[in-house]
Amino acid sequence: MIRVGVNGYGTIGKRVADAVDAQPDMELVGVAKTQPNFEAHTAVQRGYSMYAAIPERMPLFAEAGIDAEGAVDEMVADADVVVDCTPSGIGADNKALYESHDTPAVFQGGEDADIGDVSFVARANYDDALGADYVRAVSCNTTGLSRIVAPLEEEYGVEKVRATLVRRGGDPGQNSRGPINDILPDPIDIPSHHGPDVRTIFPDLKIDTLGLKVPATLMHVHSLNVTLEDDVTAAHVRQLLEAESRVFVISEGMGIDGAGKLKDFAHDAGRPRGDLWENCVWGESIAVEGRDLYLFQAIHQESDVIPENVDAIRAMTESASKAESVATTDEYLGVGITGDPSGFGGEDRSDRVPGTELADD
Ligand SMILES: NC(=O)C1=CN([C@@H]2O[C@H](COP(=O)(O)OP(=O)(O)OC[C@H]3O[C@@H](n4cnc5c(N)ncnc54)[C@H](O)[C@@H]3O)[C@@H](O)[C@H]2O)C=CC1
Ligand SMILES: O=C(OP(=O)(O)O)[C@H](O)COP(=O)(O)O
Repeated sequence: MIRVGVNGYGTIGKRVADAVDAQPDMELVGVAKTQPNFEAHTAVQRGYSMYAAIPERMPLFAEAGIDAEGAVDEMVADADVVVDCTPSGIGADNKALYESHDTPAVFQGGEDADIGDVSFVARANYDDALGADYVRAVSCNTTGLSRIVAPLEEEYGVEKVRATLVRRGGDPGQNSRGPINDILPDPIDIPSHHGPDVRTIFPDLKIDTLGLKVPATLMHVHSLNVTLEDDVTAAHVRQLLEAESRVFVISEGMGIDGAGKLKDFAHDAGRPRGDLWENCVWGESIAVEGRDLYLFQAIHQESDVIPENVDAIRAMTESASKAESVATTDEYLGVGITGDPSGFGGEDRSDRVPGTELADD
């Protein structure tokens, strides 16, 4: 069993903890929190051991009726791998703690790329993280872009990617975030940081990205234009993407016309927290003009990186091959939706290996 500690138990951390807890080859040592708020109580209800991220605050946990196991350094010492899910920049501060205990760590996309030996998206570069001590699971948007680029690159070759990212203003609980009623070019610099970040995964890729922020909390939406090296048809691209377990191609008949209905769909289907771990690509939007591919996809910022964190743990501990890890993560988390709602969750896609058995145009 791989013993995993989660440091930082917010939007990403609580989902990583649940995902680790669900894996057959992992054991959650515990979670570290700065304060005994409602999330600390729900963590305890889920049976997770609690550690105080700030040791002097141990008494606050006791006052709140939470029996903390100890301070964060005890969790780090006890873990084979720590997943750092603290806010951007705090992960870098925490690295010395992990180093002092010789405990490998996964960091999140808010950290600078040089925090880890590898920036990671399982579909694209799992093997680069084999045996690595420090890995950065890239941001939600970078993960979403990389999951599309990888199969396109393998199947057709990619000449250039142009993407406009309509970014949610904040997560549902982030009531300190705006804009309240505005549409901001954000970042206003062009290209946005997302293109260079995707190049931490695909160093030779030509990619330009632009970003906007809108007053929504649901999901990000990407408008993509990819110039391919081969002539293709929209049907062929659609089939290629449908074969990807972490891409959900929304079929026309589902009546899902936006991020709001996508989230309704996820809640109705019983997804925990209404999470959508998959890129959600509108099938109707997949269009081809010569070698230019166009599509729209929605990215659930709170959850698409979760399966990637789980795979990063297996790569770092060299406990599974890419195919084994992705299949195990997907099965035990329940990743995988086909256009047919009856195929929702964790289906066997072993006969739909990307790049094989694609019908001719
Ligand atoms: N929320 C999102 O949409 C996504 C976030 N990320 C990245 O994930 C990381 C975490 O982001 P979120 O989960 O959204 O942040 P969050 O603010 O929801 O959660 C962070 C948690 O860490 C706690 N914390 C603060 N200082 C700490 C410390 N010193 N030790 C332990 N815990 C501490 C906070 O109290 C909070 O509970 C960031 O790098 C972010 O860029 C990546 C993909 C998507
Ligand atoms: O990594 C993310 O977005 P990004 O890829 O646009 O930087 C997450 O959605 C966090 O974004 P935030 O920096 O707005 O909290």
